Parts: sequence; C-alpha cells; structure tokens
Amino acid sequence: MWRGLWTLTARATHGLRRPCWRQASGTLGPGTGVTIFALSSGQGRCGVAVIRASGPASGPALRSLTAARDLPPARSARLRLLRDPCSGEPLDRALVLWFPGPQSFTGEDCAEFHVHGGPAVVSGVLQALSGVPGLRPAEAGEFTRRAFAHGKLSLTEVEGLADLIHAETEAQRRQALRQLDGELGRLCQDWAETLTRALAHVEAYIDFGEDDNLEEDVLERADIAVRGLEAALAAHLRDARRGQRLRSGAHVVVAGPPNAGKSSLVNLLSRKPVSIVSPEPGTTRDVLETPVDLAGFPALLSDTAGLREGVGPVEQEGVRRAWARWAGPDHGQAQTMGRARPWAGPALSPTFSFCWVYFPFFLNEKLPSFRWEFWGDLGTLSYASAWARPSFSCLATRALQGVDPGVFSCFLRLEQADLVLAVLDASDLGSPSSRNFLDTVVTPMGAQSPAGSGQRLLLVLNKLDLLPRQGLAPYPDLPPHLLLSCLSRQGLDGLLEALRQELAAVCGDPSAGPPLLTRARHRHHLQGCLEALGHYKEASDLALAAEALRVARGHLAHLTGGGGTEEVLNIIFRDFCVGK
Ligand SMILES: Nc1nc2c(ncn2[C@@H]2O[C@H](COP(=O)(O)OP(=O)(O)OP(=O)(O)O)[C@@H](O)[C@H]2O)c(=O)[nH]1
Repeated sequence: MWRGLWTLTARATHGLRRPCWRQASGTLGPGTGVTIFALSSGQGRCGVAVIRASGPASGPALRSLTAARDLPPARSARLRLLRDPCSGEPLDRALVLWFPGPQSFTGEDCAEFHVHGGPAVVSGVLQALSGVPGLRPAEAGEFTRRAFAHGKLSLTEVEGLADLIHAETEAQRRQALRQLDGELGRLCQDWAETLTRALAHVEAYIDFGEDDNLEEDVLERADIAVRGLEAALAAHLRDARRGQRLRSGAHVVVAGPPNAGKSSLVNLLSRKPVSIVSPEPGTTRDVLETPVDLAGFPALLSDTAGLREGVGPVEQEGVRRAWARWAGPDHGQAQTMGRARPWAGPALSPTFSFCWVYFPFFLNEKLPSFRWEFWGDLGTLSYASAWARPSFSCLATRALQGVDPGVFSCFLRLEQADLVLAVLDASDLGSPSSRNFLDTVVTPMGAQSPAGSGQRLLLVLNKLDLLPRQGLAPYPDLPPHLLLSCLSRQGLDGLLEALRQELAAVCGDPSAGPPLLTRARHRHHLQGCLEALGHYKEASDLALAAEALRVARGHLAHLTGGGGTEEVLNIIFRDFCVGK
C-alpha cells in the first residue's frame, strides 16, 4: 500500500518544481539561440556603466571585443582593452566578467563589460556588440524574464526584484528585499507541499480504500492538514492589506477648516511648494496630491479644500451615496484585485453644477480595467486603474446639485484615506468652522478609529507660535492632539514620530513577522486557495474532495508562477526597464 502512496505522492508532486519556461508553455519560451545585450546601469554620464550580454553568443562576443582567444576565468574580473571587432579601433579599457551558465543571473552564458560611463564609450561598446553575429538588443525586462524561464527566480521573486528597483523609501526596500529573498515563495512552496501530502492521502484512500493494509487515519490526517492550512491562509489574508499599502503608498489626507495651515503642512512634509499658501481663506479649492516619503514610508499626501462652517452631514451623505453608487457591487472586487490612485488634473468642463460620470471599461477577467471619472466644475480629472471582473453596471451617473465641488472631493478623499491629518488653528479653536470640523470629522472618525473602518486620524493643532505663553485655552472635549507650528517648525519631530507610528500600523513592519502579500494577485490566489479548501470540506465524495485540493494547489502554483499565463507575465515584466 505504501508503495502506492509514494507513487501517488510523486505523481502529486510532479509540476511543483520551479517553473521552467519551456515546460510551462511553448509560447512563453525565450528566443532560443538568441543572445541579448543592453546597458544594465542607469542612463547618462556616470563613473562606471555596466553592459550585459546573455545567451550562447556571449562568450564569442566577449572574445571578439577583447581580441582574446580565451575567456577570462569564470566569475572573476579582468582588465582588458575593448576594441571594435570590425574596425579594430580601441573603445575603452574595461573590467570584463564571464559567467558561464547555468551559474549566472539568467541561467545562460553571460558576459559583463564594466566600462567608463561616458555616453561615447557606452554607445561605442553597444555598437560593437550589435555587429557580433547572433546578438540583438534586449527588450525591457528580458534578462529577468530569462532568469524566470530558466527557474532562477520564482514569480514572487521577480515581483520582489521589480519592487526593489522601484523602491523609493526604506520600508519599501526592506519589503522588496524580503520578497526577492524568496520568503513568500518558500511559504507558498511549504503550503503546496502540505496540500500535495493531503492529496496523496485522499488519492491513496480512493485507490486502496478497501485494502485492509491502509492505515485508518489516512483521511483524518488529510483533514487536519487542510484545517491547519486554512487557518494559516486566513491569518495571512487578515493583514489589512498592509503589504499592498506599503508597495503603492498609504493615502494620507490633510483636512481642516479654511486657513488652518493645511497647505503649509503639506509643503512642510513634502519639502517642496506643492500647494499655494496664502492668508486668504479658501485658497485651496480642490484636491492636490503629491507622493512623499513620510518617515521612511511611502504616502500619497492630499491637500484638500477647507471645510467651512455649515458643511457637513448633507455633503457627507451625498458623498456616501455617490461612493456607494460608484463602487456598487464591484467595489469590493476592485479593492481586492487592484489599486486605485486618483490624481488631480486640468479643468475639463464648466457646464455642470456638479456631475460625476463613471465609465468602467472592462476588457476581460484578467486584463486591467480602467475607470475614468470626469468632474465638471471641479476642474478635476480622476483616474483609477484596477484589475477587476467584468462589470455589468457599465455607466453610473450621479448629479448632485448645490454641493460645493471642493467640499465634495474633500469628503471623498476622507472616505478613501488610510490616515487623516486633521489640522486646526490652535489660536482659533473656538471659531464656528473649527467647532464644525471637530463635530463633523474629528469626533466621528476618532470614535471609529482605528478599529472601525481601519482608518486612522491624527489631530494637529497648528500655529503653536501664536498661542499665548500660558498655552492652549482649556477645551474639555478636545481629543488627543499634537501641537505644531508650520512657521517655526516647533513640534515637527513629534509629528514625524507620530506619523511613523501611524504609518507603521497602516503599512506593517516589513522586516518582522510573516512575509506580507504585496500585490492583489497574491491575495486573489490565496483567496482562491481558501475557497477551494472550503469546497474540499463540503465535498460529497472523495473524487470531488481530491479535485478541490488540486484546484487549491493550482492557485498556489499560479502565485509562484508555476501555471503562469502570458498576460500575467507581461504585466509583471512590464515593470522592468531595458537591461534588467
Ligand atoms: N503664525 C503662523 N501662521 C501660519 C502657520 N501655518 C500657516 N500659517 C499661515 O496661515 C495662513 C494660511 O495657511 P495655509 O497653509 O494656506 O492654510 P490652508 O488651511 O491651506 O488654507 P485654505 O487653503 O484657505 O484652506 C498663511 O498665511 C500661512 O502663512 C503657523 O504655524 N504659524
């Protein structure tokens, strides 16, 4: 019987090896026999530029540019004079390296030329390489794609590499490095092996169920493994999307009454003049957004129009309804599958008092879909892209008469915010607009933060420099707050530390705990796996139960690239530049 079980285990394990392009799909294979080359370091004048070649003609190319009969020893640098093989003209004195496959980044024979980084040197060497038979310039991401094809990197590691190249903050770099290190891939591999064992047990029972030699608890062991895996997956999915937020940036919205110093705070935090600062109340009429590095975390900082006295419940209700209408049944899916990043743009149409039109163009289940929002009067063009399932609510139109567009967009951003920086003028806390803002935004949000909606709020009392010596007048209902002066920068360190703590809660600590899910794609496959495990438990017979386990395992294989489709690969490799 156990011989049978081992055979089944081997059968079930088949296909879980690291993906190899040629095995995965005939259409995905890299151009066999073609050698590619590109400048792998950044463009422009620099001390050293690295030019890389990968493929079977790398060795001949290296020999021909160095005019040498022998290749340098593997993986050790040698100083050589490079010459144009056609004209014999010297190009540069450079370090050259030889990486025979499969022990190279791509898994193929690779050569590297570390040349002086002047544009004439770089273009001379590239020109010389293009004259070597069998070589052609690489496309964007083609080196990494070959590494993936040869099983050097799993798909999650490829994603980690793309994120590392695009990382702009310390926290993003830490998260990307962990993913590139293969932690998430290894975790999925462990889960897949657990599933394989469970599947082997179920298949053994199907094949040898009547056999007296079969141990009785074989199905029970499969059940225990599935229950354990379910708990692990559910724990991973309960991460409040911290990994995704860290990758794409947390939405931090600065809101408050007019003239409280919101624009001053945005400029202070972004260290550049993003917003116009003026003593005239109501200077900011619409949302202005800027990506910033806040205490090591990436954030999209939004400056909003000041909320006057008298605005509140009606506008909020309008936003809530429009948001619900816009989001509709697809909202959850869009949130699950994609990322939405609205941005402010030029004025489009002055014709509507207010009009909101939503056009979702869904191409198919796997391709990205696009949402375009045109806001009349507001002068705002918002764009969001998401991966989402086809929507049948093709067009939703919402017209709200009489609502100030700036106020509307401010409330809309508040709805979407991960963290709200509520700014009040410390020297003007008794004014009707301050009281209104406290009652309308701070108190309700503070009551549900952080547990309720997952949103967090920091109350900042600005213009500390204007306070009398004895400090703040007593306001018994004032929630916990920070004191700041944008003018003198007093209190800035305290605010940055509070922001660091809040953003650490929103984005998670990338160095600690289990590897975070950084893309909607990861979440989608883990959810699919969890659902399949649910079907396993509900299956009416063992054949269906085994099938559910196969589906669950398929989701994990897709996550690490085992069952990758061309479309998904194209989307991921699109993020790379030429030479990587
Ligand atoms: N004394 C003092 N003045 C400040 C401080 N911060 C901002 N101001 C001034 O307050 C005025 C309003 O600042 P803004 O940053 O434009 O305020 P806002 O909240 O964006 O204003 P609106 O766009 O009208 O909503 C300007 O004259 C600033 O120079 C501060 O810390 N101390």
